[in-house]
Amino acid sequence: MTTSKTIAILGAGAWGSTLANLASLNGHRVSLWSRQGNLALEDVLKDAEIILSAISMKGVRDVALLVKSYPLSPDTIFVTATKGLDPKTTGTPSQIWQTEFPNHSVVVLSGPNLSEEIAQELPAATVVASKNLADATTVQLVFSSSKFRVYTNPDSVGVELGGTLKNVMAIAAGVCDGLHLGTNAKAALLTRGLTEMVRIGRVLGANTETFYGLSGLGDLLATCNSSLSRNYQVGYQLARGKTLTEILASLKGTAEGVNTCQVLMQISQQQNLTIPITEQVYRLLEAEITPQKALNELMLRDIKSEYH
Ligand SMILES: NC(=O)C1=CN([C@@H]2O[C@H](COP(=O)(O)OP(=O)(O)OC[C@H]3O[C@@H](n4cnc5c(N)ncnc54)[C@H](O)[C@@H]3O)[C@@H](O)[C@H]2O)C=CC1
Ligand SMILES: O=C(CO)COP(=O)(O)O
Repeated sequence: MTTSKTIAILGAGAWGSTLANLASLNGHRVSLWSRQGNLALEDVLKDAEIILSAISMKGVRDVALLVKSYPLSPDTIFVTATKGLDPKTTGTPSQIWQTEFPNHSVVVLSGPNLSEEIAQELPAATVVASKNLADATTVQLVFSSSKFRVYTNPDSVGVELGGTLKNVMAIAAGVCDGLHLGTNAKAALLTRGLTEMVRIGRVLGANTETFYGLSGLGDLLATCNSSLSRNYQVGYQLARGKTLTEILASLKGTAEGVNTCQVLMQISQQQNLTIPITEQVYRLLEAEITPQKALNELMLRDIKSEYH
């Protein structure tokens, strides 16, 4: 247990509320801010030693600019828990925070963390990542408990990308289950999906090894095997014949994989990357093809070595 910290949590959705609760249970002074709530952002930020953002990707830049308009202690640590990519710059949420606050430490928090299970006090583990081990350790101590095991990792890009890229694979996994393609197909999809995540991650500066940890493989397994995942739900319902518009209209919360997929298509063009699963998910989301056609396209690609 660490000394009690003053913590501002921005974003009172499913994940922000759950993280606020974890920190409160550990005895920290937590304020939970959202644009619809009653608390003034200025008051919430005033004495904050840690500012954690659990804002959906689409709101991160606006909120970062808003935060910038208020005075902060120079020692304040930012923590980002958003799993998405910026459509404007193709950058990650931590890159947005770091650009706006170049003199502050930015720590990434990501892992197999379906919030509904954590809210039910089921055990889970996560990763806090930063090159600055002292700051990562501070955040580790804030959230660690007998129900929530927190690891540190120096590879913040890799940890952040693991949580972000698996959302696209979770849409694909939902399609796989929605079409009742079986256990072998699912295993093949997740394994090749992980290879694709590593391929993207490497060009974006991540360590390959990180993808085999909690924030990569761990989150891939959790999200691709659970109907609690909004991204999985998107894929599952597409396979059952619903349109994306219908699905998103009834979905509780944010399915970041939908936008992430579009940004990954931009990145793949810029970097000349082969990302077949992401490409088929993209075409499916754009209603260019049916789930069955997406499957056929993947199965009938040129045969090749597993290592490429
Ligand atoms: N729910 C979960 O199990 C987990 C979610 N995440 C990630 O956390 C992020 C948030 O997810 P949830 O809390 O589930 O989503 P949510 O939809 O429940 O909440 C999103 C929050 O972002 C705020 N927001 C959205 N656009 C905004 C804007 N333009 N300006 C200000 N605030 C804005 C909303 O008001 C809300 O407070 C996502 O990136 C998600 O991938 C990460 C781990 C677990
Ligand atoms: O990131 C998550 C679990 O780690 C939550 O997944 P969804 O956003 O698909 O619900």
